[in-house]
Amino acid sequence: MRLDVFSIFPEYLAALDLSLVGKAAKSGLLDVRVHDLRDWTHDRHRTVDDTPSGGGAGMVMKPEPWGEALDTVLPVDGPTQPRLIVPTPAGRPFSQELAYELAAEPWLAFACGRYEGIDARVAEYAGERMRVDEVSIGDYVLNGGEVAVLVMVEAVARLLPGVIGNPESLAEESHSGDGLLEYPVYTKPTSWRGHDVPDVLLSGNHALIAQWRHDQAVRRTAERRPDLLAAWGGVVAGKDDAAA
Ligand SMILES: COC(=O)COc1cccc(COC(=O)c2cn[nH]c2)c1
Repeated sequence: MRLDVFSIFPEYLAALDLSLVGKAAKSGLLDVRVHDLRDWTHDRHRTVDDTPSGGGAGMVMKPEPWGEALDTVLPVDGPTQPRLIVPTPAGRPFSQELAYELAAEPWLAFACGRYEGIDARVAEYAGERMRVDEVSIGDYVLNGGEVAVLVMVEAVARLLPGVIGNPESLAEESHSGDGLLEYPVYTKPTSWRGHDVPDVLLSGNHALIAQWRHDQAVRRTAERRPDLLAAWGGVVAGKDDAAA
């Protein structure tokens, strides 16, 4: 997979050189290219922003640098085009499902907004030749898209075959498709500062352990994410209502 990231703070994306994503990049599974948007400015101050049309507080990212950057890096008449992801509080929610969808793409590009946002015509223009998705990683506001890109790239890269050590560990994660949160995990020592590993996990009875883990996942989901439980309950009711 090829990944292009456009930002006025390219050093923010240095974290992509670390750990999982860094390893994937070195092993050739990922081809990560970070671009400084200011490389496509032509004035002495390397200006990327201007006042909002219609007034209002803050500044808006000018369309010209973005247009030139996208045209240079994502060639207009190229045989293939990337899927462009723009992190924004106003976007569609990022999810594990979307992470799987993006992991199937051969080429992703990320546009990091700053200030009050990117001139809306940039997404319109790019949308004329590539798929553009404005995506939110949560209902809060960051100062820029860089952190959101790190979140999404990590969530996507770890799904790529060969990136994560043990693919089985993907199966039982929270949001991994059964609609429940992950159960609590333990390791040695069996007793630690007066807190013990639940006996069932030491029993060697794998059916009992699986049942306990499922029950814990349901309890935890009910406590912390009743919204997910409703959806999960719906699925079971639909599938097994004869047995219910
Ligand atoms: C068309 O898109 C844009 O103009 C994007 O512009 C901005 C402006 C400020 C901050 C951000 C970063 O995204 C978030 O804050 C965010 C994403 N998810 N949850 C919070 C992006």
